Amino acid sequence: MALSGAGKQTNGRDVRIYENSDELSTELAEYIAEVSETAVKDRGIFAIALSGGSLISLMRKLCETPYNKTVDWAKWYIFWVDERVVAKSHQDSNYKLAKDGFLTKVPVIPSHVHSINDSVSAEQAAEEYEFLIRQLVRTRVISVSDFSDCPKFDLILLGMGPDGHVASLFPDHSVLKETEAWVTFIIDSPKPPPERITFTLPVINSASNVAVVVTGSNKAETVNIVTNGDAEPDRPPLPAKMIQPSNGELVWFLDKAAASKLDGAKFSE
Ligand SMILES: O=C1O[C@H](COP(=O)(O)O)[C@@H](O)[C@H](O)[C@H]1O
Repeated sequence: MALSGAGKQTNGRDVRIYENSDELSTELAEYIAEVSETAVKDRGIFAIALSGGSLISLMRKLCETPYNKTVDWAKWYIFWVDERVVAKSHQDSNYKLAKDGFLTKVPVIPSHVHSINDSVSAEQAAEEYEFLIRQLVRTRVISVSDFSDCPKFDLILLGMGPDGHVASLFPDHSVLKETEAWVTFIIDSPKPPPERITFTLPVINSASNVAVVVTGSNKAETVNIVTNGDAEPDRPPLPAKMIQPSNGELVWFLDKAAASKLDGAKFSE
């Protein structure tokens, strides 16, 4: 059953609330298909960056009818918003998660799948990935921002941890202040594994579309904090609150549990 909160604007944010993860997954698939169609119509290509975590299973309906047939998969170019520094066959790998749960179920072109090198150091992998993205911006596989030299992905899909982290951007971490690099690395992630590669905030906030997909009651408190317009006076903003595309669209996809502490959220019976 749809909730009355679905599609409502909360403090200028498009926050869509669904009864359960199945309904959310259905609407997320429709949203991704629409954004993909628009990008392919506008520029012949769809450049999408994926996160890991719960997002991938929430993309499951995109692998089913009608999307497995109607989406123009050959035009998709796939990237990762963040990656853990582990082998691609390791259970912690965001690439492996997407490969097993999504990429092997849809007809994407293997050479369009741009994963992060798992056989070098975190620092080198971040440098290489930024280099690759710079090349693909030059050839316009990825668009460029109208306001900076940043890449403009057609769609960036994020999850959010209970602590308010997005990608591998954790609360109070110095990489939140990074303004030059497009891709960077950390070696002290509070959530294992410690070494990670991540897009920086300027890249995420330059995207044409950003969706933050969150389920579960353990994230409800944080969802309220980060979707609420008010700044918390005594602490720096959580990473998820810093997701504010400068010239793009931001949509929050929540299930009822994740939305349960939202101020003013009303659910229909
Ligand atoms: O460590 C990570 O966590 C976030 C959130 O994951 P979730 O399972 O709580 O949704 C994820 O978006 C990120 O890609 C991943 O590396």
